[in-house]
Amino acid sequence: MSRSPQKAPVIAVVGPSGVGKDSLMDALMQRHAGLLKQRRVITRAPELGGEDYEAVSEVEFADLCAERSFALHWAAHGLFYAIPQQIETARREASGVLVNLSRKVLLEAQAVFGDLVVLSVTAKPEALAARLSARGREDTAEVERRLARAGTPLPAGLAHVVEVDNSGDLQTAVVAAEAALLPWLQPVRA
Ligand SMILES: Nc1ncnc2c1ncn2[C@@H]1O[C@H](COP(=O)(O)OP(=O)(O)O)[C@@H](O)[C@H]1O
Ligand SMILES: O=P(O)(O)OC[C@H]1O[C@H](OP(=O)(O)OP(=O)(O)O)[C@H](O)[C@@H]1O
Repeated sequence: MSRSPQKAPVIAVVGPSGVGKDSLMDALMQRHAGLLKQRRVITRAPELGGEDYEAVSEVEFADLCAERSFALHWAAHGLFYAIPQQIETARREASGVLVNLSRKVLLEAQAVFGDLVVLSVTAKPEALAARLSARGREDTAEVERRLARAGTPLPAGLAHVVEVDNSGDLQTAVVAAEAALLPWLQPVRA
């Protein structure tokens, strides 16, 4: 991997709804002090909870896009998502920057960020369905729509992909993910 000694890799955490992306990112940050999670800008109502995100209207989102405030943005689930340019500041401070991306923007992310490692999280379909219903953030129709996307493949041409199965105990997946990512993490300067 051609790596700038000053900047940490972007670690794109991807996979179907309910697979455990947010859970894994939060647990990885607790285990590995140098890891940061990039806060996203989303046109999702603020009261829906889950991850810590900046909630904006679609008009505000369009204005921020026009002002080139985003390093990357995409549409999914009837929402708009963006990664602010601020991620480049986080990359100078962290050993790795975790970010929840759509599988469909990974090649663009690889071009934009250069140093991209994809953490592809998988789980058995029955686990996805049970978790989405337990999470309770989406209604039944939306859960069905998200489960229908579960099998979306990763694009060809990604330089670095590690896969973790989160069908079982979360802690087991966290330990496996940390071990798989360690070789890519920058030492954090004292
Ligand atoms: N290994 C696991 N075992 C049981 N429940 C899990 C596991 N991983 C995540 N969950 C739960 O499943 C739901 C979806 O997890 P989440 O991290 O929000 O997934 P994603 O961000 O991929 O949509 C949450 O309620 C979470 O607590
Ligand atoms: O194209 P896909 O790879 O299927 O991803 C679709 C969307 O799902 C995730 O968002 P979010 O975390 O809001 O949804 P989730 O909790 O259901 O995964 C991801 O960040 C994308 O925005």
